Amino acid sequence: MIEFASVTKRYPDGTTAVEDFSLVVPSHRTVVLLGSSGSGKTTLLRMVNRMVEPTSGSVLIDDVDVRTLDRVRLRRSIGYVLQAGGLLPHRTVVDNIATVPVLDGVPRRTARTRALELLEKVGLPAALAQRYPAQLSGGQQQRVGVARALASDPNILLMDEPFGAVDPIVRADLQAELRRLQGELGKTIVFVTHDVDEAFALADEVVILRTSARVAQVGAPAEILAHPADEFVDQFVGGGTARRTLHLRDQGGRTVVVDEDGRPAGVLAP
Ligand SMILES: Nc1ncnc2c1ncn2[C@@H]1O[C@H](COP(=O)(O)OP(=O)(O)OP(=O)(O)O)[C@@H](O)[C@H]1O
Repeated sequence: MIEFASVTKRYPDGTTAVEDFSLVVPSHRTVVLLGSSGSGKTTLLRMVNRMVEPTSGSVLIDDVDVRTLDRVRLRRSIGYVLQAGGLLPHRTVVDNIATVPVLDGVPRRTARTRALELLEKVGLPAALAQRYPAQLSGGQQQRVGVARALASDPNILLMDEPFGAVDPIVRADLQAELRRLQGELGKTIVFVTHDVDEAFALADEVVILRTSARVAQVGAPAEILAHPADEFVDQFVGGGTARRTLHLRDQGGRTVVVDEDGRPAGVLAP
């Protein structure tokens, strides 16, 4: 469990990135922080592994204040996936994945064997193990990024717009893969995005943020869609709920689901 207890972050230039934010992220759940650019999502995420220290308030992991934990050990014990992949360009895929376990004292050979297993787990062929990051597609790099974050078998995964730089089809693939992995692994995931569809696709719980990480609404995707807390949330999740309001239409004996403009969104299961 991760708890943000009244955290505020003011950067030295006076920017209040986060103002009095409180949230409990239950263990084994995926919580998505959803907000526009600059709403403070990355700042919140980085408070968990102490890349950013709050100006006031605290972050607790399983009731322990992260400030009391050794920063390097804390960072290595938490998986972190970034938009740019964050892979080391001069190391092969297998060595990128094995980096943290080796730093933690796992013998290189053991770490490499485990890295190969992880490659398979994230849906990549073992043949890619000896390539360098630049020799992979963007989607493959992100998968390696996920494998690397899982390498030390952390309880917590922090994911900062990890699929932001790939095309929509690859992005949907990566989301599906993450859902499958999460079903298997049950990590505690905090996932940052500004993409509403991505948030709804992945989250057990979505936290919609205004500027300075002020919470507009917290809830399961269906709750938020059905009962947006206010106009801000309604606009944010749907551009007015109208965009997401679907209708049923008979199409030669099958029921087709159409959007507000009559465009087909899918077919109702018989
Ligand atoms: N090191 C810093 N110094 C000063 N201001 C900062 C710093 N880092 C972030 N900020 C500011 O804090 C606010 C929140 O930034 P943050 O990166 O947390 O937002 P975000 O929601 O993750 O944005 P994005 O989606 O664009 O990454 C922004 O106004 C940003 O300009």
